[in-house]
Amino acid sequence: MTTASDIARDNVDRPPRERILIVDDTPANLRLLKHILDEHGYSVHPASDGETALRFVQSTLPDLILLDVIMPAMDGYTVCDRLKADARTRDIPIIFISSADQELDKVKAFASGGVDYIVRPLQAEEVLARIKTHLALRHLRKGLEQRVLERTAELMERTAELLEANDKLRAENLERKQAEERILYMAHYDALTGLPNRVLFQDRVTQAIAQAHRNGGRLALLFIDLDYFKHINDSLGHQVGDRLLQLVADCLRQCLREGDSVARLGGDEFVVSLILLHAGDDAAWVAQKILASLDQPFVVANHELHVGGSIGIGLYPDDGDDVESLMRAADAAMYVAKENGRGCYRYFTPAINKRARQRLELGTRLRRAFAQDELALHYQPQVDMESGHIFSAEALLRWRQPGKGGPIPCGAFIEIAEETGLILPIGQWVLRQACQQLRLWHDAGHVAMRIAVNLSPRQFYQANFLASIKAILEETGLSPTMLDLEITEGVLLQRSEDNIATLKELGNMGIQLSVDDFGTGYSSLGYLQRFPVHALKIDQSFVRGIGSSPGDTALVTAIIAMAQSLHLKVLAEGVESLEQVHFLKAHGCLAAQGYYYSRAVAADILAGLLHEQEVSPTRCAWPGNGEMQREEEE
Ligand SMILES: Nc1nc2c(ncn2[C@@H]2O[C@@H]3COP(=O)(O)O[C@H]4[C@@H](O)[C@H](n5cnc6c(=O)[nH]c(N)nc65)O[C@@H]4COP(=O)(O)O[C@H]3[C@H]2O)c(=O)[nH]1
Repeated sequence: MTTASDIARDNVDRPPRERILIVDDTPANLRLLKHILDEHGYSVHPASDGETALRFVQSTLPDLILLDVIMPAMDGYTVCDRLKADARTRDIPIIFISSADQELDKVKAFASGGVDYIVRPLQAEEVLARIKTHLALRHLRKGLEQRVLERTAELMERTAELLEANDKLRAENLERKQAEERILYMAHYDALTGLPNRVLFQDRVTQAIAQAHRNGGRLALLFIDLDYFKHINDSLGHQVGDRLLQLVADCLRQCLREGDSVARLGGDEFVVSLILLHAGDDAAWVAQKILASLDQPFVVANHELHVGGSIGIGLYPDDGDDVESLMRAADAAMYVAKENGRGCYRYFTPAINKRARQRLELGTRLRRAFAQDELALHYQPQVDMESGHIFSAEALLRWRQPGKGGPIPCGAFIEIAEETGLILPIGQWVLRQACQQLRLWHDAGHVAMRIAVNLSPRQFYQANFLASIKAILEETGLSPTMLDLEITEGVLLQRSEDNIATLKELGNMGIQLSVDDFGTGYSSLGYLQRFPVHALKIDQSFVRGIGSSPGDTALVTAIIAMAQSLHLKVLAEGVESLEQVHFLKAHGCLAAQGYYYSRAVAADILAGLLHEQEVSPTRCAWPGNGEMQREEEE
């Protein structure tokens, strides 16, 4: 049995001052209970009726309520109902108190939310024990609720983290999938036109060939090259060129049937594969249709552009039984179409095959020739027409094939050098060789002599281009002002930042820049003013027409006038007659080169001419002296 001292000791352990509300209409009962509870350290709040109790809980929340069942105004059940109906007081444990002679409706007491009941006469130990139990239970319940709350919050936090991680994972997955799709797309499609690229095209054609092989079917490959794309791209810039290629791609798509494919191989080259339903003539019909569409003007940025095309056709199984050989055949046939005046198509033939092989061989032989030192430079004098004096020479590439007569002029192989990329090492060699030669002429006393070197656009776009020119000038100890680089209009028209910077740097170094073949390209005043160009070289095709072609004559006059107004030097190329000399001089062009003066000659011959000029400056060594027929010789 619990003694009063046990209870007192328990009280020491208990957290102090738990609040107990006693509701009883009998003052003696209130006093007794208050006395018992006060003694045990509770903070006791008596209320003599239900209303008072309900008011009290609005301001102070008790930890437990002892509630008399029978009270005059509002009985204990009603008070209990009201307390349970309020969320703030719902959890307060309520112990009903009733007298033994009163009828306690236990079911109603528990149903209304009471946790226990005590029957009078009260025993202090019982009251205290029940209070202690229910306070402890409440304490436990609150602790549990708190833990549940904490755990729920933690769970929600974890769930949110998990959801976030899931979302992130899903987004990453999506991003990876999109990146994979992009990479896959880029690996198979041309970014500019959206057409399949070479890889996808080859794959498709390989499948088509396999199918044709099984069914005994036929295929055609059409290699399409745009005739004037390069010119348009050079003249009007990349943006216009790119848009034009997109329009061409659309146009080609529209020319095809379902099942046929078109791809862009790069640059202005497209290829089409056709499943031939009937004879090989199907291909000719489609080629004509494509040529007709390409002949229509394309409108880009207010320019009406005529691009035209040349087509080569290779057939399966006649011209090859795999993609590579069919592509080679169509490519070779396309070259012939171009040579035959463009705007037409050609089927692959054995003769074309022979020519293609010859070109391939020429590339191989040129590579070998370069390695075996068979390339040489000849120098064509550039002459002041007033004095007849040579002031400079243009270095022109020649190929000396052992045992095959005179050197081959570079017109016969420069295109192959460009196509194969050999022009890069060759161009570098030309630059060094020409500068070394000028050094020798300077050392021999011809100190005012200059040198002109042709540059391929491909050299110009090389990353180390400027550095290599500087290195060569340093090696040879030449002043940059003695070097004249001949560039094409295309280089000036590609107005990329890099290009402009390179041109300006060359100008700053003191190198003279001449625009070669002037008049055949865009010939705009605008770019001439914008770049550090020093001289124009009138293309020989116009010089040839002086006197005979009014158009050419007018053009030459206009170019000279334009150069004068821009304070540019002007030099006429391909001067072959005295009549041309007179005309040019009369119109203010005083510099020339051409067969009238001399062909390109070996360095020692030019040295002889310079020497003659040195010893008898008044004697003009030109045609009057029968020198015009001077052949190119070593
Ligand atoms: N009918 C006629 N022709 C004349 C006359 N005077 C000179 N020629 C020829 O016309 C071409 C002039 O050179 P280009 O316009 O710079 O045209 C050059 C130039 O663009 C390019 N080329 C020559 N050497 C090099 C080089 O070292 N590097 C690069 N990138 N291109 C070069 O090859 C083109 C052709 O060179 P070549 O065959 O040497 O042909 C030379 C020259 O032999 C003439 O009075 N009448």
